Amino acid sequence: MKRVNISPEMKSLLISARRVAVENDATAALILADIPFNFLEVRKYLEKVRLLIASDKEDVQEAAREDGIDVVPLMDEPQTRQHQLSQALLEAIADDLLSTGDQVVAVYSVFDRDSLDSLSIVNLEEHLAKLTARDLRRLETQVPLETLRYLVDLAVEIGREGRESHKVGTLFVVGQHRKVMELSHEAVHDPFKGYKKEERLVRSQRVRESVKELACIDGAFIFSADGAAVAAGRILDAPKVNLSLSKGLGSRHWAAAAISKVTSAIAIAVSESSGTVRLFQDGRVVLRIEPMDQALKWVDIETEPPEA
Ligand SMILES: Nc1ncnc2c1ncn2[C@@H]1O[C@H](COP(=O)(O)OP(=O)(O)OP(=O)(O)O)[C@@H](O)[C@H]1O
Repeated sequence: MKRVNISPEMKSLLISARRVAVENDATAALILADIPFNFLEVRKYLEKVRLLIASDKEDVQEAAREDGIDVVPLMDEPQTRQHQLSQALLEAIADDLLSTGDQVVAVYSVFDRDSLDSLSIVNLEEHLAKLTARDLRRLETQVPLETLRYLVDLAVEIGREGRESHKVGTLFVVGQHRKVMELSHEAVHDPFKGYKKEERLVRSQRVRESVKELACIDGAFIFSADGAAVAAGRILDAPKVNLSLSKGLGSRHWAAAAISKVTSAIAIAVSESSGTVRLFQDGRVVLRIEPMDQALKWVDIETEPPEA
């Protein structure tokens, strides 16, 4: 396959990337590439620093694989370079190429897709916490951020800790609860039945403890957008049409995708096998959180880097 040679400017950027990586104990240099560069030459300038290539272009992925370099395939083209970088980092963690505590040097282009012109050093732990807060804010149009935060934190805790050292998976569906109730049926007797709304709010520690206790029962929890548990143990019957999910995801995740497709609800699935939490909106995974050692820090972002 034909390769694009490294310009003198790119060479000096890559040599700088190596120095930044070494001085900051970075685990790897991740390059976002839009075209098939001469990756062997890239690796030469990075010397011993591990190289990862992230791209949504098949020819670029193929070129990197041919050169024996780890590839992070990206799904579709997000609007900004920053989103693409975030996606690449999350995918790399999910594929066990990076861990949540790593520092990574990212090399990408902001001004010219045929080149590499920018360098960032990213602390993944801080970045992931910020990313989560920011991404949840994007979903806020359907469900208030406060409700999402409680439920996502709870889901992450369930995925990480399980119950009495047993792995636990579960499913939360939040928003448009009347329609969600109509599109589901009872699997087990509803444990929330008969309680007043004030006693079912997820912002109450007692309710969160109950949800954790009940997480191992079959079926989904349904929450209203304002954060009240409406029911638990519901089997979702939404039709699984026009959906495409990653291989390996089973019936819980298909049910989550389906309900988020036919309603404006957001579904939050915790995988029993991996502890991974996935948020579904409009039939698609919009956020994935891998089980982390540290609790999420809900930091607010004041500034945004320039858009590509
Ligand atoms: N339609 C549904 N509505 C609600 N819950 C469901 C539905 N389908 C499956 N589940 C729940 O998901 C559980 C696990 O199913 P399955 O193993 O096929 O899911 P999965 O997507 O592979 O998830 P995991 O990664 O947790 O194994 C079931 O025991 C059930 O509680």
